[in-house]
Amino acid sequence: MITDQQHANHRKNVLEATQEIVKEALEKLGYPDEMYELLKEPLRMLTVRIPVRMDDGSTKIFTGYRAQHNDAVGPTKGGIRFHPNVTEIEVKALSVWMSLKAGIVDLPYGGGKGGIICDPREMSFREIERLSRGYVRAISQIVGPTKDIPAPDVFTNSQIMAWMMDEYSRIDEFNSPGFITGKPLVLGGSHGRETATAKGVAIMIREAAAKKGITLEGARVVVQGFGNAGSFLSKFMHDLGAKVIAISDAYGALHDPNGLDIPYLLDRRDSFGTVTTLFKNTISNKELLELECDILVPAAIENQITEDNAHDIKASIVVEAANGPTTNEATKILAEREILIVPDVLASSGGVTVSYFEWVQNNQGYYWTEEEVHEKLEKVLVNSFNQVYQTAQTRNVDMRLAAYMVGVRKMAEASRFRGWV
Ligand SMILES: NC(=O)C1=CN([C@@H]2O[C@H](COP(=O)(O)OP(=O)(O)OC[C@H]3O[C@@H](n4cnc5c(N)ncnc54)[C@H](O)[C@@H]3O)[C@@H](O)[C@H]2O)C=CC1
Ligand SMILES: O=C(O)CCC(=O)C(=O)O
Repeated sequence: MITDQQHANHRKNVLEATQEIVKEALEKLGYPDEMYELLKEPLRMLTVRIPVRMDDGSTKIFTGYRAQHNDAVGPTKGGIRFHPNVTEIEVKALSVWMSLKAGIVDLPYGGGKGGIICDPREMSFREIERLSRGYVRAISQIVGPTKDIPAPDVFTNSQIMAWMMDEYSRIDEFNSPGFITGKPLVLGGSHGRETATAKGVAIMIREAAAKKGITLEGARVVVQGFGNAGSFLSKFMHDLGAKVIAISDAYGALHDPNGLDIPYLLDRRDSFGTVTTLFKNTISNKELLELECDILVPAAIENQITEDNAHDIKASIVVEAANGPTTNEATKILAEREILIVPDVLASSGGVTVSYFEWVQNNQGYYWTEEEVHEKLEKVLVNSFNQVYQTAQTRNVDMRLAAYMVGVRKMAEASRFRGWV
């Protein structure tokens, strides 16, 4: 018998998996092979080694990455991840996904992404600050408000963005709020950025549910991950009258078929999105994914829905708040089973959209109200959902391929006009 681990060992890595769909999308759009050769990898990939003085006086050397996928449309943009499982391959794939997101929501950006191999849950506040500042010093030559604009991702937050902005402003000898987004409001952050990814996912759920004839009031929702994306999404679903019956974090999952007390859990989670450790009756992340429900939202890490469990998913709609939670093989299985997938590059694009709004506000020095941000976000995302959904219908392709076709077009056209291909 082949075990899940053996399957995982044979699985394409996340970059190969995304390249496969980029290739198919470009072929469907009629671009030559050279375009695929250009877009299959980031244009630039910087690996840095960051020495950090730890609180006990020792020095630890961390490895970090910054990938810039394609800057034909404009500066590259994308978050920075602090996680023990960060790899060069993962950061490259994440940068490709950022280009696709920017294309889908029509932002004047290409995709970038950064990551540091570390576990901030086991570091002190000051160690995290020194690591954040060290990373900015190490990548400072290739980033900047008109080159590459970072933002938060897994296990990074507005405090880390603030340290990074401060460090960059010292190097640049200029106050540079537009260097990074996801900042605290008092440092030029935007209203609505903290909840933007979740707000966007909630909009996608509403649109997808309407297509499937599902009423959100009373709908059973399962959310994997209780960090920035998962916890606020759970709150939005709870406020809309849906029943959030399960949530999880890196340590396990909580399940109550009658609906969890989301405001209580939100109040008790820590800054890394951990809450299940406070409870005894937990289930596993694997069990959570296979629960009977209407809407499943993976909002944690990659490769959660695979060919091993895709047949056991019981949801009618899967909305991917996380980047890369479903393998290509699993996407095919879910599509055959007529489960509607709203793919990551569409579903999680609310975050980068409000990051773009933040950058625009920083550039103009004039700030919008929360209502203005939400109104603009709503328009962009509904339009993007409809474009992808219609492409899937008219071209008879699954939602992921449709999203890639919409997402890759602007970048390919910009590369062609620039004479790169
Ligand atoms: N924060 C943002 O604006 C955006 C985030 N995303 C994606 O959403 C996903 C979650 O990101 P955030 O909520 O920002 O991160 P976060 O750091 O706020 O929370 C991460 C959550 O995932 C859980 N987690 C970590 N490792 C896990 C594992 N091995 N198994 C199960 N759960 C695990 C953590 O316990 C935590 O609950 C990621 O894929 C990220 O790339 C996508 C777009 C924007
Ligand atoms: O807000 C941003 O600029 C990027 C967010 C991000 O990293 C993502 O969408 O995966």
